[in-house]
Amino acid sequence: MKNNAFFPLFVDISEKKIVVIGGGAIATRRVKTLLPFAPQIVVVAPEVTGELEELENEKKLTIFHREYQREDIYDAWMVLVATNDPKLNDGIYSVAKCLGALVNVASNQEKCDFHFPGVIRKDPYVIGINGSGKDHKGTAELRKQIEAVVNHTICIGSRESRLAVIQSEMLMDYLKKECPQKEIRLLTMKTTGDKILDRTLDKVGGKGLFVKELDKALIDRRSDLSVHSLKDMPMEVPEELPIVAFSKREDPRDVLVLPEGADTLDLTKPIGCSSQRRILQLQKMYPEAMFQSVRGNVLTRLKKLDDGEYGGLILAAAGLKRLGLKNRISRYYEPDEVIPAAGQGILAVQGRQGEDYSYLEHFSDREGTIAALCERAFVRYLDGGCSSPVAAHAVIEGDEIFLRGLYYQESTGKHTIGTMRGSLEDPETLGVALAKKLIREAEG
Ligand SMILES: NCc1[nH]cc(CCC(=O)O)c1CC(=O)O
Repeated sequence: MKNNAFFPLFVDISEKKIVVIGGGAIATRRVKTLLPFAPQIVVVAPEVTGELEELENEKKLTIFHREYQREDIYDAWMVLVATNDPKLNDGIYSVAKCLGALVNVASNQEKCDFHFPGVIRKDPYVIGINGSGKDHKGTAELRKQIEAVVNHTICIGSRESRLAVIQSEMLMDYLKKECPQKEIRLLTMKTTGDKILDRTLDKVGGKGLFVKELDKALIDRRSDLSVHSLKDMPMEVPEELPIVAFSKREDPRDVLVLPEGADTLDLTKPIGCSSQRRILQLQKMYPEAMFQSVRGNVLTRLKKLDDGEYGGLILAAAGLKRLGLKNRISRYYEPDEVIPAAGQGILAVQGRQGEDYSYLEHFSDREGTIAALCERAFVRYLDGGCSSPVAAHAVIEGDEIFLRGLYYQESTGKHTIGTMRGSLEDPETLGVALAKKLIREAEG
């Protein structure tokens, strides 16, 4: 008497020989379930389905297009019997038992060493489901329910700061509308860049510090997408974690914020600003000013400002607007006064290579994408991804891109600024062309 429930076992079948007798619908389904686990499959059947033939053409399995012979299973580790001849099935079962192979006869639950499970995969998880040979309808229903749970959520990884969360919520709001059948979740985490607050970023390793932990969550499949301020992203992103969408751009300008209640910039106190890019450009505007580094997230910096440590603070308009703090802005610096950081105001959505992110199609913004590619190509060419004070700002004007860039030459401490126009079709070529031109000018 057989036990009424079978034990689930997760077995490495990658080098095992599995012989399938029969080439119909059941055989096909089982072969397709097994193939992703990379066994050696041999199908024996005078006639097989088109799908099996296709798999044979792709060299994913071997087919013997003929009747079964007992030699076929002599070196089989597992035998799956699925012909529509019950007597033949029973005969194959007896031989397989004698040979000591694992055997399953699809049409006869009594003649099975194991049940063939329904398989649900969500890497790295493998879920096998089995109705103990009884309730097929119930098993199919349960399988659907499990699949819905497994594929039900889209999880967004984000830094913990208020601004990062607001930015992630912008994507979540979109996803809730675009994919109403899915549950949209947020996974927040502290990054190394958030933990180290006593040194300027340039000294502790630059932009990568804000993305490492988020990358790890994506790789480990604890999240499905990461939302970043594009300007905080390194120029080279790992191949397995590509940027899958650029958002519509928020105001790209840098701005001045004064302490609560003040209406002029008090230059007897330092201007709070950690970015070499901003300092380099603002020195021209405020030759008598002192600049002092200020770290921490936007709200922390504003607190320091209001506590009287600084005469003013330079921040990105985009962050303040998203935080609902537009009213704190005292002055906007136009891009021809202070060239913004590459990507400033644009959100980058990062995903895992090989996954289907077609649901981001309407989040992705054409102008944002063109500007992002152009500005980042400029900075990448100048190798200024980490800490050197490069700046780039691209806008679409008619059927052209207008790019403004700043190149800083480490060796001489000199910088050059220039502009160039290029085709909408090829934003990266324009970025590289302006970078080359500015290098030539710096050298000539
Ligand atoms: N380095 C921090 C950071 N990263 C992105 C933004 C603002 C939002 C954006 O540029 O998209 C800010 C704050 C700031 O520079 O004031």
